[in-house]
Amino acid sequence: MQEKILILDFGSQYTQLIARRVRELNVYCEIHPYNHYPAPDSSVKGVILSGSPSSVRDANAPQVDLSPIKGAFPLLGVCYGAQYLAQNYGGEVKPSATREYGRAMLSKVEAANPLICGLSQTTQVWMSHGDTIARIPDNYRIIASTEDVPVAAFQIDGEKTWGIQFHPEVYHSTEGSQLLKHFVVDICGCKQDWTPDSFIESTVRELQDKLGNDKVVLGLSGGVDSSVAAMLLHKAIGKNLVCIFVDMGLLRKNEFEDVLRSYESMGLNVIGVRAGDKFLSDLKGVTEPENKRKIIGRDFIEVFDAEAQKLTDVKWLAQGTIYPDVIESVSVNGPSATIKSHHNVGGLPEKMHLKIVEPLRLLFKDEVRRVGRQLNIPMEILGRHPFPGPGLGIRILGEVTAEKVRVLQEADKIFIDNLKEAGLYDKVWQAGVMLLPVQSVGVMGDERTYENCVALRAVTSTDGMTADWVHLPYEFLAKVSNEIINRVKGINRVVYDISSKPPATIEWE
Ligand SMILES: Nc1ncnc2c1ncn2[C@@H]1O[C@H](COP(=O)(O)OP(=O)(O)OP(=O)(O)O)[C@@H](O)[C@H]1O
Ligand SMILES: O=c1[nH]c(=O)c2[nH+]cn([C@@H]3O[C@H](COP(=O)(O)O)[C@@H](O)[C@H]3O)c2[nH]1
Ligand SMILES: NC(=O)CC[C@H](N)C(=O)O
Ligand SMILES: [Mg+2]
Repeated sequence: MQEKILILDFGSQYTQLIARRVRELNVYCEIHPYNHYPAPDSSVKGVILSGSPSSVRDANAPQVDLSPIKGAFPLLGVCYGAQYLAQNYGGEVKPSATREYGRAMLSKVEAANPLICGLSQTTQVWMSHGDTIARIPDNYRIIASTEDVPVAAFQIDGEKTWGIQFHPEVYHSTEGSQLLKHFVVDICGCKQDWTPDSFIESTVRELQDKLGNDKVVLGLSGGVDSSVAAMLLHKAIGKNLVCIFVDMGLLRKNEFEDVLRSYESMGLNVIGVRAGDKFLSDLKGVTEPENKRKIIGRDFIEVFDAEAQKLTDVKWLAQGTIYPDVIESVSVNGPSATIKSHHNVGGLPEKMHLKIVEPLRLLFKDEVRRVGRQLNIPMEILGRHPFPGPGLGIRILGEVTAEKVRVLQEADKIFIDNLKEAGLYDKVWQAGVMLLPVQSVGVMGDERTYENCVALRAVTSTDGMTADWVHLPYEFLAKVSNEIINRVKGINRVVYDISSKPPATIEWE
């Protein structure tokens, strides 16, 4: 049985970060909403309570029944979790005189305590709270303090239960990972055996048990998730995996051929379907971004389904769902507002009457990449920038035509090739070119031109939720602009997008 740490989520923006820090220690963990957690069995080695935007003093503050956990399993409360452990067992939480956000220096009071023994005597931690623990119950001991927060860390006497007011999971808590290691390894006794190799081995075994001799169909996009899912399935069931890669006519220049070739060299059984004409004709005259997305999504499902119908005896549809998608769908905060209909090419399950298999549903993106490396997937696939499902269709503002696709593909290729040549591609999280529905006057060879404008976009990000524009060198931008204007017929002006997300988004539609 896979040993694990349970993380009970009270809605903190940092809950996923706690999980990632624990996983980085090669310890498996799962996030569950505080009000629906599974009864802990012997595979559970310890429990972490997350922070929360709520205050324990609110009448409707999240309440959790800790009776199956507290005293029976090692327990660590972070921020709200710590305040909850103080408030509900005889202590008192009050609003802080000054709200505390950011850096603070933690000093050890009980230096030998197993939670903090390896940390420096004073160490930088990150705070984010408006409440403070004013009084702890009689059987609690303070083990560390900051200047403003006397109860920065405590332990309950005779119990493996701790609370900490700061956030060990964030980067700015310099010895935060060390503290988490003390908890999950020294205190909970986790063996640190959750590695890409062990994941591959156990997943391949599970897939073989589950699928037997059944046939599985999977959509390959050229992206990281579907490629890694395909290689895992390929390792498990070989030729019983059939992959379909659809060319919607909206991919980057030469991408369909290049990616298909990589897949074939990886030994995958791939069917490439060219369906660009259908997409372009259905997009004719359509300018509204959400309509464009809906049409592309609908056409994708039709094309994929028609191709899959040609295969006989398929029982399963494989998907590259990853852990953040799973957490999002069970989150205590509920689904968030729709800014854009993402994953619009992911609507296959409703349409196809197949059982679903999702070999990556427990992994974070960086873990998917590590597994991919271990499976020898080429870096040209693993290191590829994210690319939106609707492709260049949402980078051509307004109506999509074959000619605009061609123009954008040329400009995009120049930008991406230059990023690679300058050694900037891997430093940028995502880059692309937007073709604007704007014409402007120019002069070329003494003649007046009246042509299109493109915007270059390059951002840094970790998950696409927030992003900042990249400070690309002026010389680099000059070279790209020059090449695009000189070589791509139909473009006479290049601008660089210097908007962060929020308030802008990464794609323009
Ligand atoms: N052109 C395509 N041909 C076949 N399948 C596709 C194509 N584009 C997307 N898919 C399928 O739809 C799924 C969802 O696509 P989407 O791009 O929204 O997800 P993703 O999280 O970016 O995954 P990936 O990294 O695999 O692209 C993909 O994982 C893949 O299975
Ligand atoms: O699979 C996808 N299907 C989509 O419909 C889609 N729209 C945007 N994106 C990608 O998501 C990230 C955030 O994009 P935005 O800031 O534009 O919302 C960026 O990485 C975008 O490229 C998509 N990915
Ligand atoms: N980060 C947190 O868990 C904050 C807890 C609580 N909302 C406070 O402000 O103190
Ligand atoms: Mg994708």
